[in-house]
Amino acid sequence: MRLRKREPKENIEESKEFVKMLRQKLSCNKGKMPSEEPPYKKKKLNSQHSHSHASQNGFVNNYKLQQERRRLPIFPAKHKLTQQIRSLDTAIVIGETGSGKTTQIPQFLHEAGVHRGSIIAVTQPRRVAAITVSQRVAQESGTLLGHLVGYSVRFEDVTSESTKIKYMTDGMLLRESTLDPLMKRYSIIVLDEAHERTIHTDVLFGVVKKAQRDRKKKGLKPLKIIVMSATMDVDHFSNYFNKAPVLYLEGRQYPVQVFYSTTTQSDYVMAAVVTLFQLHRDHPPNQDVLIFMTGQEEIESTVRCIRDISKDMVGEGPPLVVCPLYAALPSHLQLKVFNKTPEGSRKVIVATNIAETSVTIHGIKFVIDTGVVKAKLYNPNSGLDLLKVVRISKAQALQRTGRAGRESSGTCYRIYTEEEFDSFKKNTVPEILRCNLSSVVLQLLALGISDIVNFDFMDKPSIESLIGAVHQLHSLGAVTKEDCIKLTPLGKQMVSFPLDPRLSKTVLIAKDNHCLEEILSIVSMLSVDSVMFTPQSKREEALETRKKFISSDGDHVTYLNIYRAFKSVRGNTEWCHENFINLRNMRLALECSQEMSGFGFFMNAAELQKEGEFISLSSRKPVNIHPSSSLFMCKPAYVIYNELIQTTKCYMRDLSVVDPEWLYEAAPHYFRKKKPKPG
Ligand SMILES: Nc1ncnc2c1ncn2[C@@H]1O[C@H](COP(=O)(O)OP(=O)(O)OP(=O)(O)O)[C@@H](O)[C@H]1O
Repeated sequence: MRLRKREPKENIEESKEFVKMLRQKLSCNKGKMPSEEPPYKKKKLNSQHSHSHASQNGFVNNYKLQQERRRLPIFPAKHKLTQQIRSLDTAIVIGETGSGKTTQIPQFLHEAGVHRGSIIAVTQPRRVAAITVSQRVAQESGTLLGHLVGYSVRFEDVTSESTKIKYMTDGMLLRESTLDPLMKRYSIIVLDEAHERTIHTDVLFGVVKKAQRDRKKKGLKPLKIIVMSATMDVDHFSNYFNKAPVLYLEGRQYPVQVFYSTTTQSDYVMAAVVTLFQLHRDHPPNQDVLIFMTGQEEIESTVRCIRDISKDMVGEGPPLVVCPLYAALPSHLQLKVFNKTPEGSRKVIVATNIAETSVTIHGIKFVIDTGVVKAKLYNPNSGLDLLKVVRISKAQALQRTGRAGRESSGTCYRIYTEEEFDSFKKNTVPEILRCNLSSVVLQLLALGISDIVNFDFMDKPSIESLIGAVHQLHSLGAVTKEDCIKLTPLGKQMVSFPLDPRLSKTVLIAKDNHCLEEILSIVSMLSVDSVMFTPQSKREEALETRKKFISSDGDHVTYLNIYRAFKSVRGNTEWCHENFINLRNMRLALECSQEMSGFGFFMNAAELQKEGEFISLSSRKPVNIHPSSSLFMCKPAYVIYNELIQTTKCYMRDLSVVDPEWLYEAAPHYFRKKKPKPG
């Protein structure tokens, strides 16, 4: 589980300065198209199909949808593809973004009866993709969502007895597999967007391969595996899946022109905003723009900046509707970006890589790709996960470009030079090679796989990372390391939580420490997307209103205060509205707390040094309090934190003040070695 922090950094002065610079820059470039002069140069034109797109006006017009389906590049291959997949145990399918893999292949297989009455599972790396794609496929099949076609993501299961095509996050399927390692409910498992190589997808590769083999051995119904992507190292995948045949789909749906920056951009945010306004001045309304940025704070400040500038540009282009899109945004606001643009305006979506794969956003004609992403990196020596802004891979760049050609031809502006692009890695480094593996190891042990080192990983993580994960689980009391690595009774309990093992342990020992209610409340608040809602227009008012919840003990107690206040008013909608609290996420937190029943964060502790700096107790490296924390201006002697992120400095997020005695009590074996110096 990834924990996130919520409030965007307040940086008004910086933002004003930025707007000023931008205005100057824009006034120099007035009237010039990015494509007409530097900083962009045209690269390539992918031209194949060209036809107009039927408007749906919010109605499900099945005739039009069927026409659209028929025009997809995959459609002519329907019969052949279905026959090939029918005859294979495993197939690797590769086809351009937008060719129709995700939406059509499961329908083809269902229509032809290849699923033999059982369920076809289609995994997606992100929940927003699982939800929106299933909505689309339900529409196309003329059924209500949750009937023939449904989805399952954490805390939301929209399926029924009659569901035969089930879109789900890879994490959900992995969790199901711990209860049923043979995955008997499914006849076909489609692992979509395989190039993303999320940690869950990588573990699933091994788990579904094993399920397929074991079902064959036991004489059970066969399990068909389909691995799909637009961009992947096909040989590597084919070899891993016992030399599975690769099926190539021809054709891209709409052409997308790609422009590169002619010079290296030192400030990609500035370059993206300048590009946006240049486009905006010269293009008609209803041609929308999708900008890729790295994270919530950057997105929120960019959104503010675009809104500020647009106020000064009345009359120079259509009105702008600017929407942020990132994982911590409440789901209903995430889904809002998929709505049609109001007539005569232009929608600008500033998104993280959650908009990168599978999704189709109505109206997007232009993509501005900054070429960067926030990725999790793990240092096995320090045992720490860091979130760091890194260059995307070529595969990711291609996916981003593809978002501009979903409904008609489009254009992608890359805020980097062609030479820089050439230096990008071909494929994304699998998450499993760069993340803390304690959850993975716990899950594999729960599946009865104790020989972790020899597990059939497509790309084996380093022995150090695996050993590091086992050590961490051992420190948490989840495993024994005698003859072989085995789950302890506590470890077995930990598996049942959809949480990071440190949080699971926290919950499990809370009871003995007589603080179960408090811990469950805090953990559930940390497990859902942001519960604080800060509309741009009422930012000051929202922060002022929520001040009453802030605790000098830190963010965890602040969450507890909100949780208790919410419960005391029995989840009153009006109360949430008045206090700028997100009702839906609060309800999810309540559900989460009900679903679950000591402090595992002892490893995430930091100590204040004489010089006024903090150092992490596990790595002995300098760390800083994140500006978004309520403890930002304080200097407590010891703190614990949920997450470290590396931007300009290494920041701790979601902090609480802690008494060092509690750290020794929680994990004496751990702190014996690294006893903090007193004073
Ligand atoms: N939610 C949606 N609303 C409107 N059109 C959609 C939607 N989802 C898909 N489409 C249309 O169907 C086409 C095919 O989408 P699909 O996701 O099946 O392609 P894909 O080959 O899997 O692409 P990718 O690799 O990018 O996921 C899109 O280009 C778009 O025109």
